[in-house]
Amino acid sequence: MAVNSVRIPLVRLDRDLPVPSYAHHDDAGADLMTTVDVTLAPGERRLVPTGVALALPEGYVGLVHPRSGLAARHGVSIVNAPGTIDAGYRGEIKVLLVNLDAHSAVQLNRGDRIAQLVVQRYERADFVEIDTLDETARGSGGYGSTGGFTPDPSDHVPAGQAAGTPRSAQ
Ligand SMILES: O=c1ccn([C@H]2C[C@H](O)[C@@H](COP(=O)(O)OP(=O)(O)OP(=O)(O)O)O2)c(=O)[nH]1
Ligand SMILES: [Mg+2]
Repeated sequence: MAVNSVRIPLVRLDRDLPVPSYAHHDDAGADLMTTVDVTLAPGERRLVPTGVALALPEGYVGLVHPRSGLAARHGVSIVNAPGTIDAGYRGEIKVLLVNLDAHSAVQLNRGDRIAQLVVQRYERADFVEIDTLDETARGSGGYGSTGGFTPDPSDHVPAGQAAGTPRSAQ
């Protein structure tokens, strides 16, 4: 079944870079590029400009997702992944990149694809306060509950302190 498309007005703030595009016709994310050269040391983050601004229609949101290739090859991710581009935002889309590699710096050059923009429809919540919620099979279970794990409040690790022995994934 064909995917619907929605017309989104876009301004290129940097006319020497192409309009973001989808690598394949059925990709969910359109690749965003950096307009600047950036070097990220291990652990370093940087707000990186993409040279594009949008006018998303009301009822749509842009989500800025990391690219798995950059993540796998260099440990590069996005601090606030996925970044939220509000429909009313008219400024330049920027990407808060972080180098999560513990040892190697990464060099990104102007024009490199650094993130992908997924445009989605969203619903606005009309929050209605009540006293008690209905019962469900899951209830308040989470954080690995389906693997038999119960979170321990003492798991909290104050910022800046090393975590303890790693546990296996559930
Ligand atoms: O990765 C991102 C995230 C956000 N934005 C822009 C578009 C978005 O509409 C605006 C505000 O983002 P958000 O609501 O996430 O930030 P905030 O910290 O809540 O700031 P504000 O008080 O401006 O909403 O910043 C980006 O360009 N890139
Ligand atoms: Mg906000």
